[in-house]
Amino acid sequence: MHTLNKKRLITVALTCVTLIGRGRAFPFMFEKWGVIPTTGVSALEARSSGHLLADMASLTQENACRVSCFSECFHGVRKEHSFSWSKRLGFNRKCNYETLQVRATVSKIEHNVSSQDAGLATNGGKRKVTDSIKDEARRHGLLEPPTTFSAKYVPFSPYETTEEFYSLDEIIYRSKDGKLLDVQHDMKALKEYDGKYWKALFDSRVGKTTWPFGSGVWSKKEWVLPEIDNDDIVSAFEGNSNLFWAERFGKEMLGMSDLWVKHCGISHTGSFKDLGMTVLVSQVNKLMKMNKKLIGVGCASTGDTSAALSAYCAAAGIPAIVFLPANKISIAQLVQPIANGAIVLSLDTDFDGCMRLIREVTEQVPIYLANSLNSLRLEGQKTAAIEICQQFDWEVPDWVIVPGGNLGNIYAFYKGFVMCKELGLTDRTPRLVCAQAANANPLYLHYKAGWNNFVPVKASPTFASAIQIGDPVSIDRAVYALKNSDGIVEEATEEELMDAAALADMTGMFTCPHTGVALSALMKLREKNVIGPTDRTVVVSTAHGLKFTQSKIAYHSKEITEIQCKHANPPLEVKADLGSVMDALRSKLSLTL
Ligand SMILES: N[C@@H](CCOP(=O)(O)O)C(=O)O
Repeated sequence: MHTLNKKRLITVALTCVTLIGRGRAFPFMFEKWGVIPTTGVSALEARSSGHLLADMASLTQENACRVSCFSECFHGVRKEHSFSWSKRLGFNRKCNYETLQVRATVSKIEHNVSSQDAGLATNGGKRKVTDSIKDEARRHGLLEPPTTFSAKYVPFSPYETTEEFYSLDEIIYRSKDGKLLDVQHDMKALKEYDGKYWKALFDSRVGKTTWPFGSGVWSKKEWVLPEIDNDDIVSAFEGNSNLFWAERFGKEMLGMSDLWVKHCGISHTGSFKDLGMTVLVSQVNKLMKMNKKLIGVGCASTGDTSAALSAYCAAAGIPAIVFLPANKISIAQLVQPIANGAIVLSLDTDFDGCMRLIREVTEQVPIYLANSLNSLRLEGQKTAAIEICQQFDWEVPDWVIVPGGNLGNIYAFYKGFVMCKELGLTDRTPRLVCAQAANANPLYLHYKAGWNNFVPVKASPTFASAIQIGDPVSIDRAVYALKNSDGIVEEATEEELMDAAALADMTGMFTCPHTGVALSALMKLREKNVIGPTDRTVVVSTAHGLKFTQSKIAYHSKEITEIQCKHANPPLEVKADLGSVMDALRSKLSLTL
């Protein structure tokens, strides 16, 4: 027998042993779980799939194979199931059980199954012209959402219990008494599966193109928007962003060994807003298919939200309407919605003024509100926190520092970390730091006042223009997240934030000014030794630096008169002859030529 085949046989045998072993534990688990639904993916089904998925992942050489497995019900009825598994698609089988106890045993794994059998596109290994990745996933039953999970809107009132709730298919942003809403998942149903199951499932989806799980957001679909049909999802495979080990910045600037930067700006439209917008626009897509009365989606923005909204709406063919404060966002951000065909209103006011207007407009016209006042957005944004844990192999960092403006994101991170802990993927949550620009610091002032009496401020211009917000919509959510994570709020002046961004750039990054605010907060906390030298710390970089080249150019050419620009590195203007070039190099390098 070929050695490879022998190896496979051993793997199969081990898989059987594992599953039979687990089978013994099932009666206990089912007593605990109660009745299995007669249709859809049953608790056991999904659980045994999860184990299989993990075990099957070891068959790495094989492109596709067919797996037979027996399930045995409490009354001794034995059923045989056969399904295809492919390296590219994984599998998601479903069948009906009418019993309380089922034991699954893998009996056979056949190799060299043709790709057609396994549902892979043929045509010389290529997709057919008429095919789409959605069709491919559908053939495997991957498009059918599990019926066991659900979510609903509830008032954001963590300190009170309430019976009030709304379907996610309703167009609603506030509770009866005007509170923000929160998306509440059926945690009982999610808890039917242990942390090991969720980790294996999420890990199995990373790096695939399988629709929609190639997205970092939709790879956590069950925790995000479980009931949406995969066909309705509008995704650019956002998320899965780089967690960068900031080795040089950490060691040389801060004496830290375990500093990381979560580059959320390396994304479809260059900011973390894509994470929330894929969820919101997908839901709108669904609502429009349901013939809900909607003529488009609108937002107020300091540049990133409008860019994301316009791109996702354009991808789905949905009209986007964006309200922007005139002359207060970068050119790169302004051109994004223009290029994506959105209706762009440049208004002679600041962000808070735009926000007031879009709220009034959406009350009168059936335009769906896409700001993070809409709690759907946060469901996508929270996946960045889950992803951080996943990238650390499900370990939790000590600190996570998030720049804060409208303040939805700090709560989204909190929610993601709490969910990981509650569902058994991690054992604790990190301490959160919210970093604000001193020119737009209402949360910082509120924190310093002992969380007493929140007072909005008039935000002054800041290079961190995306967080130039004086009256943040998510203030209550942010305060809750910070109080419950032993959190801290820090601020950074214009000079501090621009210097911090420049310093980070000198170590190989290309940071936006908001990341500069977060890095400056880190430097202050490190100086005070609040954050220790070996504390594992993640700085959340919210947008791509290339959106903010104007301020970087101004800094490096020392055009900003109010600050020293002490790390400026202006280009040398040199005559194009060898002598001048050598002189220039001598002045910069220690050349003795
Ligand atoms: N920084 C935001 C401001 C709007 O915040 P949101 O959380 O309501 O989207 C932007 O990029 O527009």
